[in-house]
Amino acid sequence: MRIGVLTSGGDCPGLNAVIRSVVHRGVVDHGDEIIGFEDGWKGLLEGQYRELTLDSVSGILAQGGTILGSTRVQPSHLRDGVARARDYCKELGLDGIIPIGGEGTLKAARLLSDGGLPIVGVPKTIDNDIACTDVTFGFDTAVSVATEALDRLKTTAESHQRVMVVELMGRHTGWIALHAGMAAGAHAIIVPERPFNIDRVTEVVRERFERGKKFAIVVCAEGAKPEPGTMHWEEGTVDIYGHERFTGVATQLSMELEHRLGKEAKPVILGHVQRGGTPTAYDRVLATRFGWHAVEAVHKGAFGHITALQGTQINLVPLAEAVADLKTVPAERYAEAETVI
Ligand SMILES: Nc1ncnc2c1ncn2[C@@H]1O[C@H](COP(=O)(O)OP(=O)(O)OP(=O)(O)O)[C@@H](O)[C@H]1O
Ligand SMILES: O=P(O)(O)OC[C@H]1O[C@](O)(CO)[C@@H](O)[C@@H]1O
Ligand SMILES: [Mg+2]
Repeated sequence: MRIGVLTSGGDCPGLNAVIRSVVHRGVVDHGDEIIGFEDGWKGLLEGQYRELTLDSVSGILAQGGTILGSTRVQPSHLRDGVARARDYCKELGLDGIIPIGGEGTLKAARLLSDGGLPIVGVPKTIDNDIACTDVTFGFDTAVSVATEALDRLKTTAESHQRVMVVELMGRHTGWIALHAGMAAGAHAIIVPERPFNIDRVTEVVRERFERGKKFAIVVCAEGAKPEPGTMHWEEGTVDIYGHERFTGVATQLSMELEHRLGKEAKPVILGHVQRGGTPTAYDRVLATRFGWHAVEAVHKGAFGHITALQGTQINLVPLAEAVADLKTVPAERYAEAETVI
């Protein structure tokens, strides 16, 4: 068979492990030819691809980023390109296409699948917000990086008796903030799913200093917002891909806390460092398993599905189900964290 693979959306540790696994399973076990489209959907729409051999994926298992590159494409451009992509896929003699991406990529994958392309998706994202899979690869790495950063910030915060307001990634959901905040013993965790009450955050920090503690760590996901009308808040605009441009929750929150508490409060925005570098062992294994199962799905003709971790099994879930809802932090998971903060 001839199979195309591409990576789309924000990059994430483990993408190269999937690509390597697809090539190994395809070439070694099935005698397939694998091609890699460059820069996500753009490569498929504009005909940029290269053959992927065992040599070309040698040594990439532990490499962060993606050897294929990734770009965002305006959804309207993609919608207009379905027929062209289908013709191109036929011209290339492709029996399957494996897009690796987040919820946006999987929506695009559904569109192309409904348009007749042979698609098997692989979910990726450090945000861990794809509903049908217990976890996405990249998340474990991002949480490890964020936890280490929080551990380090604690020591310098204590030396200077400061409040550190640490902004972690998480556009719609607060999984990274929740897990890293729990792992590092943060004193407040703020997630997009629950608009925060500035009075309550102030009280938590004030009470901690009154108990004689010398510092406080407030963790917030980048998409978190205050309860409407409770504090001055700059709203962001929307970029050409439909993503909100954030105005900096850590900056706004730290200014407000400093003003209310009379204590130094510093914003720390961890940003893309959470997405860079080598994947953890957990993410390498999950990514490798997803790649293996995606190739099997193509061979079975199970198009219009994605690979998903459910318990310890990798199952196939229909694309329609995969993009129906985002996996948000449920109240009971937040309650578990609240007890220890
Ligand atoms: N609703 C949609 N319909 C069609 N195509 C879409 C849609 N949403 C996104 N896409 C396409 O998928 C690409 C990737 O989407 P997006 O930028 O949201 O990243 P993602 O795959 O969700 O990954 P992440 O959000 O984790 O970075 C977009 O650039 C666009 O081409
Ligand atoms: O790399 P970009 O385009 O700034 O995207 C950042 C977004 O991508 C993610 O890292 C993954 O979805 C989000 O956490 C973050 O909001
Ligand atoms: Mg997205």
